[in-house]
Amino acid sequence: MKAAVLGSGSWGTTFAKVLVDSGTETVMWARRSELAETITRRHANPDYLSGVRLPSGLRATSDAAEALDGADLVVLVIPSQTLRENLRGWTKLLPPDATLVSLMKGIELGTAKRMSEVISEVAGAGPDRVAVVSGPNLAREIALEQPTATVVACADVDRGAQVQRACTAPYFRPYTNIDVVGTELGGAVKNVIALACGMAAGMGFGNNTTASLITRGLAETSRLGLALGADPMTFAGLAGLGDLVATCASPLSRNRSFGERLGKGESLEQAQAATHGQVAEGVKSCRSVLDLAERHGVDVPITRVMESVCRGVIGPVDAARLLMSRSTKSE
Ligand SMILES: NC(=O)C1=CN([C@@H]2O[C@H](COP(=O)(O)OP(=O)(O)OC[C@H]3O[C@@H](n4cnc5c(N)ncnc54)[C@H](O)[C@@H]3O)[C@@H](O)[C@H]2O)C=CC1
Ligand SMILES: O=C(CO)COP(=O)(O)O
Repeated sequence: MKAAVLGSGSWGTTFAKVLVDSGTETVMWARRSELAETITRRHANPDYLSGVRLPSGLRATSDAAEALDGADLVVLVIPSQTLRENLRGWTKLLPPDATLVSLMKGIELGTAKRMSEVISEVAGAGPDRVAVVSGPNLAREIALEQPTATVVACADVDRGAQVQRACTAPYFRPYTNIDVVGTELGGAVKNVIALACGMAAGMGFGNNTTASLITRGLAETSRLGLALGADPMTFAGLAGLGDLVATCASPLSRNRSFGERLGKGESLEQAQAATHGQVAEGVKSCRSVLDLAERHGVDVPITRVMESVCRGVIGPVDAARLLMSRSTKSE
């Protein structure tokens, strides 16, 4: 089995390490040739995973054709809003029967499409050729080989099992699932809820607030998932509750950290600058998740409020007041 990992940020690099540690021959693609050189020769990616030693068998190149040559698995792991444009450039290079694997957790702005939908559309691949990996997977913890589990979702059971085999490492345990919609939705919406949890923490609120946001966040994710045809059980699993808990609680989360800065009174520009170029997907995906919900007539109050915050229309104090002054209802 040979894999190409397109994207050399924190998750792409970490997942490439998982693949190699699972016995899968892996080549990464990096935008910058200097970074590709550093990964191949120094077995490190200091820009995204400082202090982590990468496997000596892991190679990187800045030539996408070289990375994709003969790949059975093509792993896509770049910021969601850049997928369509990048994939257009890679389509001719994709091996015809390769499984296309999305590691991204976002919804496309404008179209409100999930990443697997964008992949199918741009690459002309049927949904059975597209898999999604999502779960409580904070990159640095995994790069340090701390045990975690994840979900590999694919409509085609055999392809799902192929991806599962390719990424089963001593510290990484993938479960298969056929619910691509629920798995992707869990990953995208939890980033928005993590922004809210971070903001609450930045305002000085404690665990009751976090738990309330996580639980009601899961309720709105499930409502939207049901409207889109997802399996409700997915939201009780690793790609739902699992990822929500990990991301909303961890200082490693870029989304949570972004929200925390806002809660402490920093501006959107200051919070953006503090990401040092790393992607906090929820800041943009809150708009596309809201679009998706509105198209399906689903109420997503936390997402709605966070979209107003991320557009700079309201601040953290108004956001909290708006959520707490909604009409009372049954759970
Ligand atoms: N970091 C994490 O713990 C996890 C991240 N994810 C998801 O994986 C995806 C990628 O995230 P990370 O690797 O963490 O992001 P990152 O910000 O660490 O790295 C992004 C990578 O994409 C590249 N990139 C940026 N703009 C680009 C463009 N216009 N065209 C091509 N490449 C571009 C960067 O050079 C970098 O290699 C996101 O959707 C994220 O939600 C999923 C699970 C865990
Ligand atoms: O998706 C993640 C953990 O599962 C990473 O979250 P952040 O993108 O907020 O860092």
